[in-house]
Amino acid sequence: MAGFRDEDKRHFPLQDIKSVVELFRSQLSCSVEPNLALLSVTLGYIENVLTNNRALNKVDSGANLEPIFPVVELAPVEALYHKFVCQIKGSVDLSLFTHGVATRDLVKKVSDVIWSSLSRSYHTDRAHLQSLYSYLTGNRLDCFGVAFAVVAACQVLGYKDVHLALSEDHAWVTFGDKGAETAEVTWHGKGNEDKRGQPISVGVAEKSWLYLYGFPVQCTRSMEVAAMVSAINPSIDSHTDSIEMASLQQELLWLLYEMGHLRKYPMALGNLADLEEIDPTPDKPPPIQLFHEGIHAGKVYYNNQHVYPYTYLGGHYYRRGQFKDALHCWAQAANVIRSYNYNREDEEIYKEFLEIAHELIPNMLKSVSLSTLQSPALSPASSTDDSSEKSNGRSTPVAVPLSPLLNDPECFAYLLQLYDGICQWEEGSSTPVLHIGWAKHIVQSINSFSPQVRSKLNILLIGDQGEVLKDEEEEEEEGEKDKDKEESKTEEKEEPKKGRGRGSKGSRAIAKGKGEKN
Ligand SMILES: FC(F)c1nnc(N2CCN(c3ncnc4sc(CC(F)(F)F)cc34)CC2)s1
Repeated sequence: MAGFRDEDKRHFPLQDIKSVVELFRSQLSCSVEPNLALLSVTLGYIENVLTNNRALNKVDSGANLEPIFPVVELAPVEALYHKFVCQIKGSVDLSLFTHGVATRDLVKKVSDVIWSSLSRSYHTDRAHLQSLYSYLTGNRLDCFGVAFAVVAACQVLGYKDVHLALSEDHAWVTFGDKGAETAEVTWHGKGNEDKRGQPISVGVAEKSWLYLYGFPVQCTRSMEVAAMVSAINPSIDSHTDSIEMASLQQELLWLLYEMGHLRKYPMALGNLADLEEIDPTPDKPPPIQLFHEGIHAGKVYYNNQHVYPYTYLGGHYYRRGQFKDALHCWAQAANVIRSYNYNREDEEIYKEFLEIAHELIPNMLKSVSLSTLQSPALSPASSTDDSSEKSNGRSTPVAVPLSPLLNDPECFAYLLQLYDGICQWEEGSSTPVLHIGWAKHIVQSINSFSPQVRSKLNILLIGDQGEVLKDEEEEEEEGEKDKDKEESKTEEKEEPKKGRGRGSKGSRAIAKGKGEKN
């Protein structure tokens, strides 16, 4: 595995975002596959400079604040790369392994080399532990970083078949003919024994969300570049992001998008959409389209088993106050999770649904009730009709109409679908999902809707092909109803509108640590 080629070297020293984008473009365009170790060291180096709040990233030259994008010389990057190559080639005696495709022993050996060189004890859920720069300068990696390092190391050893496999909260590798073999190479979560070296099959069989029913993102080399770019963490501290680092991530994601490398990567599309929501790039597709592409990819390539594509867009709608669309998205997210059994290692998605049910929906219901109370028609000063004053000298309470949302049977139906999906998720699971706190929120949310809406609910059965299933008795009943009542029935739409999103937070770091490294 050679280092930088001449056409890569000419981009150095990197002076600005554009030069980094051009380096990635040349690495992604040429016939030889992109060099994961070189690119990861480069990104980690820049992230380290831009997010270390040791030195402020700006020099206050009076008039304007000059952001300092680091000048990245070729020498330090290549030195770190060669350190990685020497360590990996020095630890793996290739004469013991067949050429051609990798074996389970080889993958386990490489995972052991990375694992044993990590420092004994560090907080693995800290930021900036995802790149080979962190590994080579600090011997520290988070769980995603270990899996990525194993793939980068196998690339250095010349194995083109070892690739990164990504679920929504875990990473492992595929290898062998047609990438048919799988192996754990890193840990997951807190307090779980790592299963390094084992195939993934058990996890899939347990129907746990963590393994996505056998529909993980299977990366190509270019998608592994997309994963390292998605893993960029621009945060300087819990309140501040480096604008330059976020902008570099955004421009690299656009490069990968335009080259077609995000087509099968819903979370990277969601990451880019989140960044675009914060700081839109002129003449680019809007966030809403990117979120939709993520959901479409989930349906086309992953049997619609991914949840995040839906919670990404629901959160986007929520932040824009489009609450009905948000509810619809979260109902569809629950429609995905219902097919899984809850497992102790599925905590991340549990927290996602908990935030939706216990924070976002209560906030939403509160805000629509408040806005109704404050609506001009109701405030006494502006009210034209003061009949209540005249009639009895005392103001009689004006009946407060419920907001359209709370009078909308479709919204009520979405709320029920959300909770029904979570309940079905729990059914047949080894670990309970719901507790009394959930019941409190379910009752509170349902009670927020008007009694009329709750009586109007008419649940139509939709078959797997999207056809409406109705039995005769219901047909007759329906006939009766139609005759004497024009009210619209709530119907479950055949093809529910796409889209979901995350809660109120912006984009989130790619990996969750596990607390103390044991
Ligand atoms: F749907 C919304 F709630 C979300 N908002 N941000 C979300 N993230 C942000 C970024 N993220 C990711 N973004 C790109 N690729 C990956 S691969 C992966 C699993 C693991 F870290 F490799 F173990 C996580 C992840 C994790 C999920 S979900």
